[in-house]
Amino acid sequence: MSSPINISAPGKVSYSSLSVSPSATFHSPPASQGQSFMASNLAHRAAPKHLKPFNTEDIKILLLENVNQTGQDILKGQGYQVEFQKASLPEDQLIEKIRDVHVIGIRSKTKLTAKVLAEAKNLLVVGCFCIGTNQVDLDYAAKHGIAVFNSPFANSRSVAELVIAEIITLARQLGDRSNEMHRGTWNKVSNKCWEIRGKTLGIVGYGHIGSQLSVLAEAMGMVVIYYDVVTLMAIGSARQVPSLDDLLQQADFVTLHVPETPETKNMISAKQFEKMKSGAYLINASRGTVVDIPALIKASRAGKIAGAALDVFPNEPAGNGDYFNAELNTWGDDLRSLSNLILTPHIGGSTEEAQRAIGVEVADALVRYINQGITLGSVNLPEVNMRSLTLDEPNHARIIYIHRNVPGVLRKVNEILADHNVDKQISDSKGDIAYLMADVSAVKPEDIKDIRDNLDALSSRVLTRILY
Ligand SMILES: NC(=O)C1=CN([C@@H]2O[C@H](COP(=O)(O)OP(=O)(O)OC[C@H]3O[C@@H](n4cnc5c(N)ncnc54)[C@H](O)[C@@H]3O)[C@@H](O)[C@H]2O)C=CC1
Ligand SMILES: O=C(O)CCC(=O)C(=O)O
Repeated sequence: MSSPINISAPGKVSYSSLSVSPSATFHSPPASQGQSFMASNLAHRAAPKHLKPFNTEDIKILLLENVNQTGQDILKGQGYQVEFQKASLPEDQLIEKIRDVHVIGIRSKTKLTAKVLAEAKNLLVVGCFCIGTNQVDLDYAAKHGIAVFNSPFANSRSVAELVIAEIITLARQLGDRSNEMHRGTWNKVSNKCWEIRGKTLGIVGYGHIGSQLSVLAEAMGMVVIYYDVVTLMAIGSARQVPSLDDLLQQADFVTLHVPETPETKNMISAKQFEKMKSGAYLINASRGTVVDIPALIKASRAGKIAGAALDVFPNEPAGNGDYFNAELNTWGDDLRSLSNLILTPHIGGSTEEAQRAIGVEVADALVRYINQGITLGSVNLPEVNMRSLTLDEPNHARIIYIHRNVPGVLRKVNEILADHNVDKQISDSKGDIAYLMADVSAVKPEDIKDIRDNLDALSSRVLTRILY
C-alpha cells in the first residue's frame, strides 16, 4: 500500500521545557511558522528545507481518551485536521472512525487489534500517549507499515509517588477511617496500624517505575527487595532476589510493575497469595490482568492479606461515569465489600506533569514521523534518524521504503534509484520488517511517480512514502 499523501514540513530541532525525556525535545515548528522560519534561515547554508507539497491540512488525526492539550496544540499547530474525543470508542465505532484517519492517538483503553487495524487503510502511525503498548497489536502494525510510538517514562514518577501514598494509606488503614468519618463514625484505633519504617517492600518488575519507587521507598526507611526476569543493577541498598517466591516470602508490601504479557497474566493468584507473609499488602498499578481478582478476594476474606490497592482492572470503562459495576467485572460487588482496599480508576500516570510531558513527547514523535519519516522512539519499527533536507537541496526527495526483511532488497531499491544521486541512505531492520530512508538529488517531479511505482512493484514492499 502506498501512502495517499506525500507528507512534508519544515524540520527543526528545538528544546521544550515541558518534557522530561531527552527524546521528547526534537520537533518541527508549526506550519504557521513556516514562512518566517524559512525567511530567517534563508541566509544559512544548512537551513532545513520546507518540503513540498506542504499538505499538512490533508493529515487527519483522531485523538481519543482525553489526550493532553499540549499534544493537541502541537498537532494543530502543524495545520493537521485534529478530531478530539474524551473517551475511547467501542470496536464498531472505532472501526468506522479509523477508516478515515492517517494518525490515531490513544491511551491505555483503546484496543487497536488486528481486526481494527485491518480497516485502517490510510493509517500511517499510532501515538500511545502512555507507557503501555499492550493495547496495540504491534506485530500486525509493523507488518502493515504502521509505526507506533509511546512515551516510555514520562509518567513513571507519578506512578511511583502514587504507590508511596498507597503504602502509607494501607499501613494506617486510612481509606477505611476516612470512609467511616464520611459516614459520621469516629473510630480511633491503632490495632494493626503500622509505620512503614523498617518494613520490606517487594518490587516485582524493576524497570522505570520499579527503580524510581525503590529510591523513594528507601528514603522513607523501607528495606527494598526486587524480582525481575532480567538481572538489574540495584539502586541504593536495594537487593535483587532470585525468584518471585523469594520476594513473596520476605515482603511486607508487594507492588507490581511488570508489563501485560502472557507470562504476567495472573502472576499473582491463589498460590502466590499462599506464599505471601500473613498480614502483607498487595499493590497493583501495572495492568489488571496481572492479579487474579477472585483469588485476591479470597485471600483478603481469609485475613491472609491485610489490604490491597488496585489502580488497574481486567475490564475498565471506556470513559468516566458510573460504569465500574458488576456488569463490567462479575466480582465487582465482592471486591467493593472488602476492608482496607483502595480502588482507583487507573490514575497512576494521571498528573498534570506527566500528561503534559507525554502530550509533548508523543506529538513531537508523530510530527517527526509524518513530516520527515524519522522513527526515533518507535516501539515496533527499527529506529532510523536522518538529518533534514536543507534549502541548498532544492531538487531532493526523501524516499521511505518499509519492506520485508528479505535478501536482495537493497540491490533492487538501488537499481531503481540508480539514475539519481543518493546523498544519504540508512536502512535498519527489526525482526521481519526493515526501514529504508534515502535522500536523492536531481529528482524532477515526473521522476517521483516512476520511483514510487517501481518501489511499489517490488515483492518486498510494505509501504512507500516519498517526501519532496
Ligand atoms: N497505572 C498506571 O497509570 C500506569 C501503569 N503502567 C504499567 O506499568 C508497567 C511497568 O512500567 P515501566 O516500569 O515503565 O516498565 P519497564 O519496561 O521500564 O519495566 C518493566 C520491568 O518488568 C520486568 N518484567 C517483564 N516481565 C516480567 C516478568 N514476567 N517477571 C518479572 N519481571 C518482569 C522487565 O524486565 C522490566 O524490568 C507498564 O508496562 C504499564 O503496563 C505504566 C504507567 C502508568
Ligand atoms: O494514563 C493513561 O491513560 C494510561 C497510563 C498507563 O497505564 C500507561 O502509561 O501505560
